Amino acid sequence: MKRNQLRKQNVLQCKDVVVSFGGFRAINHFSFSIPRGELHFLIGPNGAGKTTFLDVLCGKTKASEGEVIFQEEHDLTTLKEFEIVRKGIGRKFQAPSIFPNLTVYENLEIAMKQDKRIWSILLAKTTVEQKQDIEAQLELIGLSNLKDVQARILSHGQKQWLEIGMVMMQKPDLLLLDEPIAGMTEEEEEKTGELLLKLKQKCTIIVVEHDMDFVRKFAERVTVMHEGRLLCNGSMAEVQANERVMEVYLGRKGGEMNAATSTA
Ligand SMILES: Nc1ncnc2c1ncn2[C@@H]1O[C@H](COP(=O)(O)OP(=O)(O)OP(=O)(O)O)[C@@H](O)[C@H]1O
Repeated sequence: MKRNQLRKQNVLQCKDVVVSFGGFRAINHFSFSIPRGELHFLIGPNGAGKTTFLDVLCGKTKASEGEVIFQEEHDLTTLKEFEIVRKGIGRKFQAPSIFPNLTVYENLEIAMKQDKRIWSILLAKTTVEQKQDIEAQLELIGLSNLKDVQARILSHGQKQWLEIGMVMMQKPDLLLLDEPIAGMTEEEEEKTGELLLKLKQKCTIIVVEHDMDFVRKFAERVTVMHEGRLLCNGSMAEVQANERVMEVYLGRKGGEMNAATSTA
C-alpha cells in the first residue's frame, strides 16, 4: 500500500464549522469526522443544517469559521467548487442533471470526460479501457440492459441510479448524496440501498436522508444535527436510544424517529 493511502484514514475532519446567513447561524460550531469507506447518514429535523453542511463540503457555501479538512491535507474552505471536485468529492444533487436525449451509455461517457484531471490530456475518442470502465459502471448501477435507450425513458429510480453512476465516473473518494430515495418506489428504495452498500467498497459516502426506515436498514453510522449543531452520533441503535434525539423528533408532529424506533 502506498504511503499516502496508509496515512489517510480519516477522509474528512470538520471542526467548529460556522455558517451564517445574515445574523442567522445555519451551522453553529459543528464538528464531524468520517473514516474511509464508511456509509454515513446525516439526519435531523427540517432546517437542522444538513444540506448547508453538504454545501460547505462541495464549496457551494463558505464557512465563516472552523476547519474542513479533506484527506487530512486539503482545507476545503480555501478551495473553489471545481477544485473540490478535482480533489475527489462528488455530489449528486436532488435536481436531475442527466441528458435526456442521450443514451444511458452516452451519459456515462460524457460524465467520464468531464474529469479534467485525466481526460483533458487525452484524445476525445473513447479508449477500450474507458469503454470497459463504462460497462463496469453500467453493471454496478444495474442499467446494462438499458445502455442504448435514451435516458428520458428511464423510470425515476433508474434516472437517479444513472446520476449516481455519472458522479462515480469521476472516481470520487467521497460521495455526497442528498435524499437519494425521494420519490422512489419501495423496490427502487431497496435497490438503492443495495447500490450504496456496493459503492462504499469504492468510496466513502455521506447521505442526507429523512426516511428513517431506510436509514435504519442501511446506515453504518448516523450523525444527528439539530439547529446547526451536533446532537449525537453513533450506530442507529445508539442514536435511537438517545433521549435528546427522541425529544427533538418527538417534539415534531409525526415523530419520524419514534416511528422508526417502534419497528426496530
Ligand atoms: N441561502 C440561505 N439564506 C438564508 N437562510 C438559509 C439559506 N440556506 C439555508 N438557510 C436556512 O438555514 C437553515 C438550515 O437549512 P438547511 O437547508 O441546511 O437544513 P436541512 O437540515 O437540510 O433541512 P431540510 O431537511 O428541510 O432540507 C434553515 O433555517 C434554512 O432556512
